[in-house]
Amino acid sequence: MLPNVLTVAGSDSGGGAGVQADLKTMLALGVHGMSVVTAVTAQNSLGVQGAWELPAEAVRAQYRSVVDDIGVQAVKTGMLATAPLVEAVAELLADTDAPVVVDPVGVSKHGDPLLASSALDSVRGALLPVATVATPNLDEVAQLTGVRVEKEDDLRAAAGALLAFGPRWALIKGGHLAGDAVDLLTDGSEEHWLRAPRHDNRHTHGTGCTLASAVAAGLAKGLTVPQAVRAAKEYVTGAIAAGFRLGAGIGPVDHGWRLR
Ligand SMILES: Nc1ncnc2c1ncn2[C@@H]1O[C@H](COP(=O)(O)OP(=O)(O)OP(=O)(O)O)[C@@H](O)[C@H]1O
Ligand SMILES: Cc1ncc(CO)c(N)n1
Repeated sequence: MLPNVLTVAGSDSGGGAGVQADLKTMLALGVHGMSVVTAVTAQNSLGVQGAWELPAEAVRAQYRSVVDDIGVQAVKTGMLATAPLVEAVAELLADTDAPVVVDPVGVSKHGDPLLASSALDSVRGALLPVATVATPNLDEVAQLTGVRVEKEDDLRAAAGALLAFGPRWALIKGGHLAGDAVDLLTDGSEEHWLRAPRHDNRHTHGTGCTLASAVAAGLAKGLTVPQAVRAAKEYVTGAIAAGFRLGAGIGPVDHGWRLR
């Protein structure tokens, strides 16, 4: 039987990020992907043209439908848009035994807001405490903790500040630094540095969603957190190397690179 993995995230009409990226990643990594849609974005390679969140009731109902009948072996969260949705999702996840990967999505690659600033306190106080792994990029960790990362060494301080909010593991993504693409995974005692060559490819839409979903897929298959993160890093690095032009702006990573 395939492990079941659930994404709780926003829809990206362009297919490169959000729920669409998550489900493609899950297919590519051999798990059964399911979705709780939190918001719908009108989005393409040029940016986000509009965003509409669902009522918390609709999010809760989708979650119950999936969990009560089908069951989940891992959950990933992405765009949650507003404080009421963050609170509703955190409350649902507080009750699950499945590992939870929280990608605290703040803004899109083009700088469009995907989370209300009024929701940051709920992310800190309700969502991060239920995370098995939290995977912020540098902007997100700065917003959540106040720690600005300018060089690789600063990743340690950012991770420490994030862990203070309660996730079991912090995976700080240094993808926006110059040089190699270096991420730090730590639980406060173990440190795992993940290093990959930077691909000089502008078509990187969806990297963060893809990495977090791949971590969830690995956890659902029974890997440990460090094993799942290493496997996910390899997968996303290959997907970035194969990223392709789509539309006039930033194209998506290639979720199917391993299947070809
Ligand atoms: N040009 C690149 N070459 C290789 N790896 C990269 C590159 N850019 C990012 N990465 C890696 O991709 C993963 C995702 O990191 P990134 O910082 O891009 O996430 P993100 O900003 O949340 O993505 P997005 O919001 O666009 O979905 C990390 O493992 C990072 O190191
Ligand atoms: C719906 C959605 N979720 C996440 C991201 C992060 O890149 C995005 N651009 N769109």
